[in-house]
Amino acid sequence: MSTILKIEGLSHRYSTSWAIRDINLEIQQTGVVGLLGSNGAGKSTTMNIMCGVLNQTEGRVYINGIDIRQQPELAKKEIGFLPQNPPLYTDLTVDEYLTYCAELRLIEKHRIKAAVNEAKERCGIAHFSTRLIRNLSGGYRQRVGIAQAIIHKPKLVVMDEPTNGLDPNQLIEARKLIREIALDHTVLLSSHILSEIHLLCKEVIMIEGGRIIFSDTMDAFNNYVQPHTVLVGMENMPPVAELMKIRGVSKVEVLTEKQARIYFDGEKDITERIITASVQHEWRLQEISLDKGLLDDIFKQLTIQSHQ
Ligand SMILES: Nc1ncnc2c1ncn2[C@@H]1O[C@H](COP(=O)(O)OP(=O)(O)OP(=O)(O)O)[C@@H](O)[C@H]1O
Repeated sequence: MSTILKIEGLSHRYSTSWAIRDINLEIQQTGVVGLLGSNGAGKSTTMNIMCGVLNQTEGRVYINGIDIRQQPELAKKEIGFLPQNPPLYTDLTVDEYLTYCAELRLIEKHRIKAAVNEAKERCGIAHFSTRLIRNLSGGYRQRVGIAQAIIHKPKLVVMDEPTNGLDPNQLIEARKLIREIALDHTVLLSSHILSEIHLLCKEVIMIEGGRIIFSDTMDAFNNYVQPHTVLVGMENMPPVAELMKIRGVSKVEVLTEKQARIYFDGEKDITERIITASVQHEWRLQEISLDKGLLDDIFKQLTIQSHQ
């Protein structure tokens, strides 16, 4: 497998504060890779630099072995970018816009029409060729954004929060399209939603406070992140004080009249003790499941682990 993206010692400072510090990573040519991080973690800054939109303060980015700062034209042939706010010209039709993008990508004149048609086909927007972009729904605008990112058939397609703001149906369609695109491009996408990354990615890179705190497969991520909360449903939900009496319980969050999230500290047989207490006090336990925890907690846990 060849390396499509390599980042060495990447740091960026906006005026006085550092947005990212000493990022090192390598992506092989395969499937969908997720860049997961909370708001302000440094995802967009990293992506903007790797796509040549922003010049870094320190470090190097190689796309398919080409330094994007040294040979931007050559490197950009291998990379397509869907920024957080896609640069759509809404007064153009889909065809006019994609033709313009193909010209910007320096596709040879005689190949432009075929490239536009192919990108439209792949993204399911061929029937909207003559529609003004401003008259498209959010989901279809997003498809036009993806079409411009793949029009020159780059090896790496970078998408900054591509599913943000879509309604549930558009979300399903967008995920399907991203999976299809990943069949013959490497896709790097960012999100602050863990479940989104779970659904789409084989590998995950986690960034927090401008630093990478985890980088491995999704399976390794699942093993690494220890469950530390339990979701319970009880017909006779006791007061919080009663649940707090169970050994190992550190906090109880009441979700509904009959549901609660129970936090615990490193206790292995916590579920057993909850079940025993429930039987003893006739709380009538109806559901219990280990929860991988909220994203904020996972960030905290990984940040601590990465500093150990
Ligand atoms: N143009 C800018 N000028 C000054 N600071 C900035 C600028 N852009 C981003 N930052 C800061 O850099 C840090 C990283 O921001 P970045 O946008 O890269 O994070 P992000 O993970 O993409 O977050 P979001 O999902 O909210 O876009 C944040 O603290 C942000 O406030």
